[in-house]
Amino acid sequence: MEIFSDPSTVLLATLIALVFAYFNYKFKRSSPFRGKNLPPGSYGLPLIGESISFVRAQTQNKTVQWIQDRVNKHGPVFKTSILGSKVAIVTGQAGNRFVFNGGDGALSLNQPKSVTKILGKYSLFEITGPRHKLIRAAIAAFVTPESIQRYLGDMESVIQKKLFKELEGKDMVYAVPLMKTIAFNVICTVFFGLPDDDDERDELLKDFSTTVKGAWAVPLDFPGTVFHRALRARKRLDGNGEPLLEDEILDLSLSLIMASHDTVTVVLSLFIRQLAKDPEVFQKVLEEHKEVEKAKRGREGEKLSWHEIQMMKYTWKVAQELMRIDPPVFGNFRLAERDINFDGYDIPKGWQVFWATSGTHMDNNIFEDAFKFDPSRFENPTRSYPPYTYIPFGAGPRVCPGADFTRVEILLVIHHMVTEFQWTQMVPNEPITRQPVPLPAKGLPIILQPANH
Ligand code: HEM
Repeated sequence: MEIFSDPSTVLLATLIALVFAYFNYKFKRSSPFRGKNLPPGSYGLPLIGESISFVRAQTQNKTVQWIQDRVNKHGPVFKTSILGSKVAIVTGQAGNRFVFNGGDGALSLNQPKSVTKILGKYSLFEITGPRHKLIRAAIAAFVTPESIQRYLGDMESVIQKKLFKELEGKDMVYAVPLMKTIAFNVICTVFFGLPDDDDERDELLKDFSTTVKGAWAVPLDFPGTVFHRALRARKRLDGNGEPLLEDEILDLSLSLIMASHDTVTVVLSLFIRQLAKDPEVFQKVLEEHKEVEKAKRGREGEKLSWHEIQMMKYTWKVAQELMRIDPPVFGNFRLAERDINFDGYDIPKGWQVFWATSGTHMDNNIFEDAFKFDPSRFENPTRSYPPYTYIPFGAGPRVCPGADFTRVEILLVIHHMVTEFQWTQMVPNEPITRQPVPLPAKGLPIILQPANH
């Protein structure tokens, strides 16, 4: 190399190396983590850490790759710094088991500062101990199969009404906002009993959507950033400084809406997309729903029964497979309340710990040919997957209580879509983007016709 033959360049390079070595030594000596066996990995840039590359990977739906690159380099446990916090990312079945069970009592669900700022300190994802138990039990009781049967008819009515209103006379529609509106209205009616005022609900939905987008954005608060817009939208939901709602109720409602409607929107949108591009799956789903219609003969115009919902088994397997490959919740944070050790690595008090679906969902040793879309992998009742490997709803004491609710809502919407309409995608190969949930980047425009099957 030519440049190293110049003595002044060699001197300069040596000086720079010495200065770096000195600061590195000083930093290590004064580091609060001195003597600890921290997980391998890099914190990235000062202040923002690896937030930009993490958020960019999410936007391009490459978070699986982002994690896998680091797993390949450092192993299943590695450190980084994202969204304003130092984070240990823990992947794989053993890691999932450790995190979901609270890391020997040391992990709480507290979120990084940016998420807490948006969702509030009383959000479902912050509260712990007896308060969490109480509120979790109240929500869970409302979404058991027995409870769902009581409002099944109301759920179907909202879905039918919204589908009819949004699709009547249209030959083209954006499926993502349509599914969002449906999921949001189901929640407004069933959970909150809000008056059936379309304009007011539309305004609310706009502010909720902006707020939720900010929760996992780079936490830079100045005009123009997603985070800034989210804080303003949250303020509007709070009534511009004159609280319409007590802080605790607002935080809880916001986090419940976030937990329940964005996630369902994802599965519904990806389902509509899958049916548009996969005739084989479409045919199998359609046949199942024709059987349901046959069972309903003589009761046309009435609501679907609980028994008829249970007939939609293949449809649910398609949803399960969609959630394996593109899980609405890619992973989530915990907070180390004290120093802990996992797999030989020290995770210091105050660090976030992040679990990630992709560590097991996309592992060929667990899910054969993991990148292939194949709902039949869930069909074989003798081949169940090991615990803590299929985790779209999480696991352990904080597992999602909304899985049955989700299943019923998805089955109802897909039933009405496939029996009443047929559609084609306007943007073939439309990419998926995560903000923070995975959705078709252009809103999934579809050309729609009444069903002729
Ligand atoms: C496709 C739909 C859904 C998916 C993929 C999903 C996923 C998840 C996941 C992964 C967690 C656990 C987070 C963690 O442990 O870090 C969770 C928690 C939660 N989910 Fe869901 N969810 C869905 C729908 C719903 C619905 C419809 C409800 C409404 C009842 C709901 C309510 C909740 C609540 C209240 C929690 C917090 C539980 C706790 O901390 O004790 N979710 N969800």
